[in-house]
Amino acid sequence: MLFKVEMKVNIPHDMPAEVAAEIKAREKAYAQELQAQGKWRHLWRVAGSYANVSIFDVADNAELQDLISALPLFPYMDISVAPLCRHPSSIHQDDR
Ligand SMILES: O=C(O)CC1=CCC(=O)O1
Repeated sequence: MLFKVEMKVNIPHDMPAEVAAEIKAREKAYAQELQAQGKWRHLWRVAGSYANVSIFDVADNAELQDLISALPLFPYMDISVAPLCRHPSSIHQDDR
């Protein structure tokens, strides 16, 4: 199942820089692991914002919840999720 996930990062201004850097490093490693597994299909920066738009390819809602809630930045993000389905005009065979 495909989901569009929008994440807006709100790191508290009083978080020490080294703590923020450590969380971001763990976030990057986790995100790259999920991309390598094919579960995090697209990861795009929203230009001009500390936010991303992502496409996840997971078995079901529960797996999406498990993956997203394990993000190191999860406590510091506003997240919105929308389920996706194939567009009838799409030419991409891996859309489903
Ligand atoms: O910087 C972001 O948009 C938050 C984030 C998600 C995956 C990652 O590596 O950073």
